[in-house]
Amino acid sequence: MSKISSFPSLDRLPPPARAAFLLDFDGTLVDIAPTPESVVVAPGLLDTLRRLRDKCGDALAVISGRPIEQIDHFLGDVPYAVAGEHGIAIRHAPGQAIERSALPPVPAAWFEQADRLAQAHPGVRIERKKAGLVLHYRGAPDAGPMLGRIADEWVATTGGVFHVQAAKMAWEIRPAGVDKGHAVEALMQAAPFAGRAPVFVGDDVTDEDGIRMAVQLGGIGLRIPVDFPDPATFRAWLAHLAQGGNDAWGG
Ligand SMILES: O=P(O)(O)OC[C@H]1O[C@H](O[C@H]2O[C@H](CO)[C@@H](O)[C@H](O)[C@H]2O)[C@H](O)[C@@H](O)[C@@H]1O
Repeated sequence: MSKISSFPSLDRLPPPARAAFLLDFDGTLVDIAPTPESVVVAPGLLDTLRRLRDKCGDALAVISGRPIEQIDHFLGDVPYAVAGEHGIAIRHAPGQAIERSALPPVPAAWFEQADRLAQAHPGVRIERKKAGLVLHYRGAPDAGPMLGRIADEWVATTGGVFHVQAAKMAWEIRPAGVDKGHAVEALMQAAPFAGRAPVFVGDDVTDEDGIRMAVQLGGIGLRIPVDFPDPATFRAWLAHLAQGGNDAWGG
């Protein structure tokens, strides 16, 4: 199988024996959907990821803003490692316990107020995480600016303990101090990732921390829509890598 010449990023890709794949989930492996639960794992994706993991000596991880349990729900045991909640939770290997950074809990009053906001504004959805809270407005775009102002007011009372992250049609309230870059750094310290060049692929602002760390550790960062126009094209690229011989890779 020959190299896909329409993907210039392939030329910067380390060979399979040296690569570690660190992949974002929403907007990267799967298309953005109307709600967090309604994302669809495309036919063939799990098989592609399994083959790629095999090719890279197991060095394949998913690094998501979602809780690890949700990634398990969609991808099962296919990734070797999973980092969730933007790096706050990490499972380094299949079957291992999830390690969590010690961070302050979200004030209960925010959850209560957020639930009231969702009731008052049809289409607004609240996503609760162990160490965070997402105000989704994809179903009520007009409510976006109002929700952003409220989220800013809440975090302003915490003296920097929490911050508001602009996400895709959502405001995510997260504890400061841990990001996807920390997850990349932690995973790259141990087998099967250690000694390889990280290849981080993402689509969102929070992925920039992961990309920065991947580059700092001697790897590369690829971004949708800069390097691939959309998740479907990225999946096709992954499938090409997974199915092809070493000549499918650049470099
Ligand atoms: O780091 P990621 O894996 O990219 O996760 C980021 C957030 O993704 C989810 O929300 C986004 O995707 C939803 C499904 O496509 C979409 O409905 C929503 O509008 C997006 O904001 C997820 O719900 C969050 O928990 C993740 O942090």
